[in-house]
Amino acid sequence: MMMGDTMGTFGSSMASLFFFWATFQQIFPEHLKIAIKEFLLSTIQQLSFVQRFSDQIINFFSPYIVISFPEYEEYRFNHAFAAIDTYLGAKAIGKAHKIRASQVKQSKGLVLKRDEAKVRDVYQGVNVWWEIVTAADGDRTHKLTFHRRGLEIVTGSYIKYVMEEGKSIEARNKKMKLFTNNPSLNWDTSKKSLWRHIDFEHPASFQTLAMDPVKKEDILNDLEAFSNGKEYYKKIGKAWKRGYLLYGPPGTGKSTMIAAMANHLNYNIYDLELTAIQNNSELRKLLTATSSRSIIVIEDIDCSVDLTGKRGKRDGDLSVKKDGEQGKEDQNQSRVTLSGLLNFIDGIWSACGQERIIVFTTNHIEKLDPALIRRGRMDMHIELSYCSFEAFKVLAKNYLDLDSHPLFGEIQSLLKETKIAPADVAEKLMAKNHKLDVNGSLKDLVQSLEKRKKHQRDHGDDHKKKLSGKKLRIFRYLF
Ligand SMILES: Nc1ncnc2c1ncn2[C@@H]1O[C@H](COP(=O)(O)OP(=O)(O)OP(=O)(O)O)[C@@H](O)[C@H]1O
Ligand SMILES: [Mg+2]
Repeated sequence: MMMGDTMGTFGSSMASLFFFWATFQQIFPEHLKIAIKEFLLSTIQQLSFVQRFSDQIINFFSPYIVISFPEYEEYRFNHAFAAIDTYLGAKAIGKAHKIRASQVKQSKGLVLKRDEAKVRDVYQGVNVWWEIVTAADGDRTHKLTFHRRGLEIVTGSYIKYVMEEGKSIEARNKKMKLFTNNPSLNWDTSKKSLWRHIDFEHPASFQTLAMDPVKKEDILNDLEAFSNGKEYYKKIGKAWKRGYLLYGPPGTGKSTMIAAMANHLNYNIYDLELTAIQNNSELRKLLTATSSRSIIVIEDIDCSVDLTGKRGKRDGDLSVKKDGEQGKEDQNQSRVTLSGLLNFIDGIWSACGQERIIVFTTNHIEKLDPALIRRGRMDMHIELSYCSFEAFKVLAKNYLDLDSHPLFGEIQSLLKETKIAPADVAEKLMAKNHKLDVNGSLKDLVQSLEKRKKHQRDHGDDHKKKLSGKKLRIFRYLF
């Protein structure tokens, strides 16, 4: 019954509307209908003009200034918008009522962000208000409102401060990537085709790295000084880059240290395989396609480039060549040369970007051309050596959660006389079938050390032979 009533009312309203429309069509002649429509349209336009005019009057007399930061500027993404978004998101979480949570890295905890449309901020005594406004087409804009009095502080330093803070928070939370170079056969016109990447989630850290604690501290201080050195490098007029040469026998933690460096600084890794590169010009292309805040790694540098090749005429010429000249030269050479590599470290690389670390690793430092590793190119030479007792203690803590044990004394004196790589010690300490057998593992290690000691006494030092063999390149930083 109720349903019938509603349907009846709806039907009669539709009928009256139709009747009104039909009468309007019949009664008014065509020219009158057009005139009415035009009158209605111009009234609407006048109203919006009045509104705009009144807005302008209010703005003129208002003591407040508004600066807009749109998400897109002429179809291009506005990075300032993203930095502001991150800055505001991270601001005063404790006071926020709405919080957005996300996990950007599996190994790291949740990232909490303030999720409110309006945020008040105070900078050097100036109050500012941020508001995010969404237009009808979905485009978003951050609006910054402040009193005229604060104009100098806001435009002079506050906006710069917000950008820098936002970018550094973004950098801390970003997901790291491990890049490897594609063979040049697979390159197309896009820069993206030069490198392929996967997410980098290696668990290595300086805390778990087994090495001399004083040396470790030195390296950490050096990395810190580098990553905070933007102003310093600018002041002394040098490109913001640093080179590390890691050398030592197989399995002593060179690749592990690179992973720990990347984790510590939150940098991407570019694992440059020189043997997949045809010539120096390809090397240059690859390099200019790397991003800032990254570690460029050339593993086993002694195996990757012909270091015995004469640098000849090009010896002193470390400048960047013009494309044509370089092209002709490259046709005559099929591989990356030492001089190409030196060009890369000094000339092109310095000019092509900021905040980059380059790491070379080798098992045979004595084979390297002194020009390649002289200070200034490789700023710090780091030796990773056989397992000392100090390094063993770090491994025992990592693998067995052990600070001391009756067998430690015996292990200490055996380590003094035996050369064993941390990788081999780690293997002995690793829990068998996931069962922690502290005594069994330590006894295994003692036996293995005794065997090695005897072997090394009888046969001399044969460590030059690879113990662990090379892992597949892509897996170096994965396990
Ligand atoms: N100093 C170390 N501290 C902690 N773990 C280590 C250390 N050295 C080696 N390991 C362990 O041994 C494994 C192999 O080490 P890594 O690949 O870093 O050696 P490498 O020096 O790069 O050897 P290679 O010269 O053969 O490339 C690592 O996965 C790590 O678990
Ligand atoms: Mg290695």
